[in-house]
Amino acid sequence: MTVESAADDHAVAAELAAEAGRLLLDVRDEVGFADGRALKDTGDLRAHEYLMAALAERCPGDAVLSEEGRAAVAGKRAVPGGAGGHHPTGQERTGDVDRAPTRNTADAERLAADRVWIIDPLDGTREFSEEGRRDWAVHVALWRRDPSGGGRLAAGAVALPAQGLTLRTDATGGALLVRTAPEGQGPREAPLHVPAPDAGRLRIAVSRSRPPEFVRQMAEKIDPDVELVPIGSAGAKISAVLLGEVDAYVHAGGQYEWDSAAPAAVALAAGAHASRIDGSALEYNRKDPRLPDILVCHPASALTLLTGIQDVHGALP
Ligand SMILES: Nc1ncnc2c1ncn2[C@@H]1O[C@H](COP(=O)(O)O)[C@@H](OP(=O)(O)O)[C@H]1O
Ligand SMILES: [Mg+2]
Repeated sequence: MTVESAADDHAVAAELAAEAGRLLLDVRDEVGFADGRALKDTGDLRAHEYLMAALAERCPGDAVLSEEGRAAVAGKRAVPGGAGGHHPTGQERTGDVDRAPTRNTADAERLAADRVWIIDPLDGTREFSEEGRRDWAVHVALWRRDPSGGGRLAAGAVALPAQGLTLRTDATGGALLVRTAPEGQGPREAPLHVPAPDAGRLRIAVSRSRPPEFVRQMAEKIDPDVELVPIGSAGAKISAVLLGEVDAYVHAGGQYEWDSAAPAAVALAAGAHASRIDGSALEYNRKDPRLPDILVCHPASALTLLTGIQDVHGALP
């Protein structure tokens, strides 16, 4: 792998995430918010199909693991009257939601591959379907095998289309914040470094719908003045840490590799701490894509948070 082609991987991740984000903004305009299920399904499928086709064209031969390309999802949508076919209001749907999604690379091939794109075409699907919400994202990450046989996240981009932002890795090993520019101007880029927490109250981002039980107990133990900030989408929460809008993101109880791969790649490149809640490394391209918990924060906060999590989480049944 040359330096040039490595640089291309970062650019491909960023371009594809941003373009899928533009398509999703169009889907919101086109489908509207009256039927949330139709909007979610159309968004999931439109972004997935775009990314699968773009990766096949730009990176032929690479394996892909997408939330929407799992056999379970693809199979369900392929069945008339399944999750993709059912329509609660009985109205006509936009055509593409009843089409079966393009399937992921078969597991055996993916597990033997040197390069695997791990993508979440629409993270924060629920928030995407709620008018005015900006906390949803497109995740595009590349996992590469090391010469040692192990592997690591090599590139990643998180598009926040409703915020006009893309957070991405770059070829120097760092991260960039890209702002959508006004019509006729190029996008504006700046280096992205996770900001150090200030002395004020600690702000911890949590899921809007599934905040882990123990986080409040943990937070109160380490700082009685803590603020839990509910935000949708793992990508939007990790971006909020990198943009200094919150100090940490803690999640447990369930998630998959595609929910965290791209935002973790950007977070690590931006100098953040990103690990499992027991402090061990996040590992990707495993046979079982479940990756149920994560902590992202400034490195200066990591020991306090990991110890706090250990104190309360270790004691839970
Ligand atoms: N307990 C759980 N089990 C499975 N997935 C979970 C989960 N908690 C969160 N997630 C997934 O993590 C992403 C962020 O969740 P949240 O917004 O609640 O923080 C969502 O991805 P999708 O929107 O791609 O489905 C959601 O489905
Ligand atoms: Mg997701």
